[in-house]
Amino acid sequence: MSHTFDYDVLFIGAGHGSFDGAPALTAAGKRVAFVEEDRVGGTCPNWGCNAKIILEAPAKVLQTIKQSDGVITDTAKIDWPKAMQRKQKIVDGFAPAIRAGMESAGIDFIFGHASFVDEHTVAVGDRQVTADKIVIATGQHSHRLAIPGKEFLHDSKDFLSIPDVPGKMVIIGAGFIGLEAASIMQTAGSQVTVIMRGSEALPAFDKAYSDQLMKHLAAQGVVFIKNSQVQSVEENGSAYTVSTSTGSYPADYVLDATGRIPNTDGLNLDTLGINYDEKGIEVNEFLQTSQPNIYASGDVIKKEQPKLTPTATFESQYIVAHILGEETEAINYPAIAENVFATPRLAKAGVTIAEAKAAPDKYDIVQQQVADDWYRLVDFESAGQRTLIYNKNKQLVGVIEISDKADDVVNALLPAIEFGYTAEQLKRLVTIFPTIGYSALGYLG
Ligand SMILES: Cc1cc2nc3c(=O)[nH]c(=O)nc-3n(C[C@H](O)[C@H](O)[C@H](O)COP(=O)(O)OP(=O)(O)OC[C@H]3O[C@@H](n4cnc5c(N)ncnc54)[C@H](O)[C@@H]3O)c2cc1C
Ligand SMILES: NC(=O)c1ccc[n+]([C@@H]2O[C@H](COP(=O)([O-])OP(=O)(O)OC[C@H]3O[C@@H](n4cnc5c(N)ncnc54)[C@H](O)[C@@H]3O)[C@@H](O)[C@H]2O)c1
Repeated sequence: MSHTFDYDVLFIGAGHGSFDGAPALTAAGKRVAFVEEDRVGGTCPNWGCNAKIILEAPAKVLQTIKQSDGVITDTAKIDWPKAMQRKQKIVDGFAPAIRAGMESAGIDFIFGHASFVDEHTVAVGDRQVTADKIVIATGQHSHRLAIPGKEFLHDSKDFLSIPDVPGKMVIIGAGFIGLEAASIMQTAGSQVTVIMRGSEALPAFDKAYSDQLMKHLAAQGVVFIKNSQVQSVEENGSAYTVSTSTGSYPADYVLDATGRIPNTDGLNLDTLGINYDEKGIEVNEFLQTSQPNIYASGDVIKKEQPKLTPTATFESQYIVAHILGEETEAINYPAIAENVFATPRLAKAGVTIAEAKAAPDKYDIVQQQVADDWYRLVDFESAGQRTLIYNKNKQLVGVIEISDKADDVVNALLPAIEFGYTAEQLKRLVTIFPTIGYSALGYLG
């Protein structure tokens, strides 16, 4: 690469869409920098997955106790301010650790907002930085409803720092963030109401399964209001009223969980002719934008694949291999596992039930009730249903499960889905007994 540029590769954004791949560049002798306008590590460690799971952990324990039929006395309570302190203490370690890891790999950091000057130049404040290749990995931000009283709405970033458990919480939207927040806060002691503009939650999942998740959360006390259009939020003293087409709902805290929008504003993409819209930046099969030296990685890409951390990791590693010339083929995404971190969990990977039903000549669908599996009873599980999809060679190609350990089950089955192992081959696995992995693989035969 030419040394007329300051860097060989410049990443805009220092989240998983950048930092998982970048060290392989410096290991290969490339000069690399990140531009970051906020905390190193981006959404997932600071305001997403990691922050969320640290707060969810005590809620899951408490919910399991509630499911223990009195085997463990139901007097436990979450000390929310302590749970929040613990979350913050763990989270505060991530950004410095990621930065130190990158710097020890020889990567420079430039702090500030990046915007393009031309296809090889990025302005950060008064400084101009040039690079041969540039990777846009700017992620997404929360969508905000444009309604009267929008200033009283909180987004997921605020929610993950909520100082105490509100008596009444209204959540607008029944997607990943809405249902995970509902599960955590209802268990922690809030009375949660979820307002849905339609009647279906989590469109990425089969409706029969997302309906079951809502049914379980409703049994825990969450109230779902379907087909309701939010009109306004009014402040009444220290509380709020959320007015909708179906009625008014009192709240001490209102979470707007109506989706996320790619961070494309302020990058000056129009001057470079880079194509993008409200779903993200358009890329080709090599993750290059319409300017071939400029790639996009992670959540900011317009794509069919789920916008998740492991997808961003996969993309950053692909882009780095493509830049190094080690990868010349089009990106070939593996089966991507998805999970809603509620109790119970809802997880899936591979071919969906709808896809299998649409092609009966290619797929067989097997339904399994797993709630009565003795090992799940041991663990005080409350729910358990799974659908397995096989191809005509009897290879597992898809799974969806609702259960308290659906995330672990789908992870355990993922190698079979990705690499096409047959039930016969899986019989060679002598796994640890009794565990959920043993149980999951045992049901495949
Ligand atoms: C509440 C929540 C929970 C989640 N839970 C999960 C989960 O459990 N599992 C999972 O797999 N995924 C989860 N996700 C999704 C996951 O966080 C994202 O898929 C992942 O963070 C995407 O990484 P990224 O690098 O593409 O973007 P980000 O992590 O968002 O990083 C983008 C970075 O770019 C910076 N930036 C933006 N614009 C500029 C600019 N112009 N100049 C300089 N810097 C800029 C931002 O400050 C940010 O640091 C969750 C998301 C949220 C919001
Ligand atoms: N466990 C995980 O992996 C996890 C957790 C959280 C977030 N995420 C990622 O973050 C993304 C964003 O999550 P999210 O929950 O913000 O988005 P989402 O797309 O999952 O859900 C948004 C919900 O808001 C609803 N909605 C939109 N406009 C509305 C309106 N005007 N009134 C009422 N409801 C409205 C939608 O119908 C949808 O149900 C996810 O798609 C996922 O990629 C992943």
